[in-house]
Amino acid sequence: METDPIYQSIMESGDNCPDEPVSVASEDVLRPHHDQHPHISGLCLHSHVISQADQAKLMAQITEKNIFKAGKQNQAMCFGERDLAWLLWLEKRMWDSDVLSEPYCGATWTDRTPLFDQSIMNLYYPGDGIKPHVDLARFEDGIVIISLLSAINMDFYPAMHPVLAEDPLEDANATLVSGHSQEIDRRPSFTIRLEPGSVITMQGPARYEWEHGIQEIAQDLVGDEWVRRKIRVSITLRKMRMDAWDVGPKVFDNGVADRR
Ligand SMILES: O=C(O)CCC(=O)C(=O)O
Ligand SMILES: [Fe+2]
Repeated sequence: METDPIYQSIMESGDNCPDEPVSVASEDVLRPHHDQHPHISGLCLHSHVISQADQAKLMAQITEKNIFKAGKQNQAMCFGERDLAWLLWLEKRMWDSDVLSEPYCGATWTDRTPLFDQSIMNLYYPGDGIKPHVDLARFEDGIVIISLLSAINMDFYPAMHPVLAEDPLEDANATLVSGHSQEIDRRPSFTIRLEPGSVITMQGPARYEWEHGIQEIAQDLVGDEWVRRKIRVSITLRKMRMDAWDVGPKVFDNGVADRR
């Protein structure tokens, strides 16, 4: 366990008690702040949603479940409420801090039940990224990304192939990368800094008409300074379209996957 880089990163992240369940005790000291993007409709950055101590506790659970196979696997998927039980705390935290409230998120999707039934966890070492993409049509509108452990820049590009809410589901043999656009050099239109403990919500145009991605670089430009990346973990929460459950287990193979 001591050689697991994720575990070490938790240990270095300040006072934390990995043996205790996630608590909401630190809520009082947090002052959530909500910034609606001025140019990307439906994109909102919510800062100071999850305290450092609670991030450490969440990470301790991720480590305990060995979700990233001791850091050898950089992506893991969970489906259904059974796997997501321990993520319910996150949903409550987001409600309590107004992340899911109007005007940041629309009741058109926040009143659905369950709110989320699929999660993807991504592990980034310095230099790792994720190609610009629109999340696949198999997911409903209303997508949430939670950032843990360290900050990273996320870029936004007008979608080369926008997705429509009513688009047919992808081919049964499609892989997760099918939503990614071709590899050509494009300059992002906008970049936002995702601090640890922050959440972004994407709905409407932000979810369907914009690609989001993280460049494969070891340092990010922040103002006019280059800042070295550290280990980062993200949790993406989504809900599958009803018709997506019918296409068979091949596409929705539970367990771990790899972004590389
Ligand atoms: O890691 C992130 O912040 C982005 C993850 C993402 O875009 C995805 O899982 O579709
Ligand atoms: Fe995505």
